[in-house]
Amino acid sequence: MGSIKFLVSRTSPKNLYQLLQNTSLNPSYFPRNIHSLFSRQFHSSQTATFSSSSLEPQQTSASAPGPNTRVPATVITGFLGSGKTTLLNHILTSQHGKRIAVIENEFGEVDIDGSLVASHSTASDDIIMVNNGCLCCTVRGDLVKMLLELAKKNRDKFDHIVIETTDLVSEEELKGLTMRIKHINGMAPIKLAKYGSVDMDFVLGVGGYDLERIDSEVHVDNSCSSMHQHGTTQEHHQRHHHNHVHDSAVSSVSIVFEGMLDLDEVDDWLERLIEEKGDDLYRMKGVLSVTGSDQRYIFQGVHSLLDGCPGKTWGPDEKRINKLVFIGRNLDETALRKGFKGCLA
Ligand SMILES: Nc1nc2c(ncn2[C@@H]2O[C@H](COP(=O)(O)OP(=O)(O)OP(=O)(O)O)[C@@H](O)[C@H]2O)c(=O)[nH]1
Repeated sequence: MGSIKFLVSRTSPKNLYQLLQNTSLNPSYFPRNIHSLFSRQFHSSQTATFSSSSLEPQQTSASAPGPNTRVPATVITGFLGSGKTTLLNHILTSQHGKRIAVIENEFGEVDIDGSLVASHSTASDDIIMVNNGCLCCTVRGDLVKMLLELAKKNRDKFDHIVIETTDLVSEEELKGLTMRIKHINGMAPIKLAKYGSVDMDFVLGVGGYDLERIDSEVHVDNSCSSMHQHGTTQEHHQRHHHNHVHDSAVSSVSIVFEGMLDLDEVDDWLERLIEEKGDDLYRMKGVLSVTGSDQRYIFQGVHSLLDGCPGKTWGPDEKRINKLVFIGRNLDETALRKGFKGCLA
């Protein structure tokens, strides 16, 4: 389980819109928290991967589109809290001269990552919020299906793996982990990183799924037997096949509440929570409005690790709305809401 970020570079809002339309990604199927960021520069890259006029690989070479209509895409995936947003922010703030649109899927009803990414991007970026849900279960478009299928079927050939948070483990552990990954996927280049600091060349424009280059190697199975089959809602439930398991005890609780919080109370509450429920709490994150500060307070929790820092300043007329998301097993929503309210100043 984990959230996924799709980076679609070298596109314009218009191109992306056309791309999504062409791939039958009807906006009504969009996950609620998907957002797209468009930065200003337009970069001509050689790592064209998908044609905006057709995402079927067998048609791509036949209807060879002009270079300007081709859109390279990068999928960032990893376990909850593994550092995807941190890497994404590193990409968005690096001087690579590319235009990047971000499609983001979040597990949880409230968009926290959107706020975190937005707070790092420039004021001129356009942020488009659309619907939410588990991306793989709610989006019926070929784009996402295609990206996931390619990522799944060819991961041994084309992945680039970033091992994040390397500062929190010993050299021995790191060596052991690298060996294990190499055992699973001996061909994927691996980079070690702290706070997403990897070379842009390693994550962008690598041409890993360049369909022209790998045409002979890639076979996309259109039967979707291992992926999802979608039809009517009823059919959807009857025929739904997963390539992953949804643990029904795992859920998310989202709290959205206007008001000011006492930061000391929040600290105590979260620490208590970790002490009592640490094993079941996979991920916590939030954007908080705290007394005595005109800045947002960003908190992040991954299992028993808790971190917090001041973020973007609240606007003069902005409603100071707290947003928190908890993801874990057997979450007690009533208790979480009560705990939160106990921190209100
Ligand atoms: N110590 C340390 N912390 C890191 C590093 N990279 C990211 N973090 C922290 O780990 C926490 C989670 O990072 P995110 O980038 O939000 O993780 P994510 O994979 O996007 O999380 P989800 O989308 O919720 O699955 C944040 O508090 C980050 O600041 C790192 O290299 N070292």
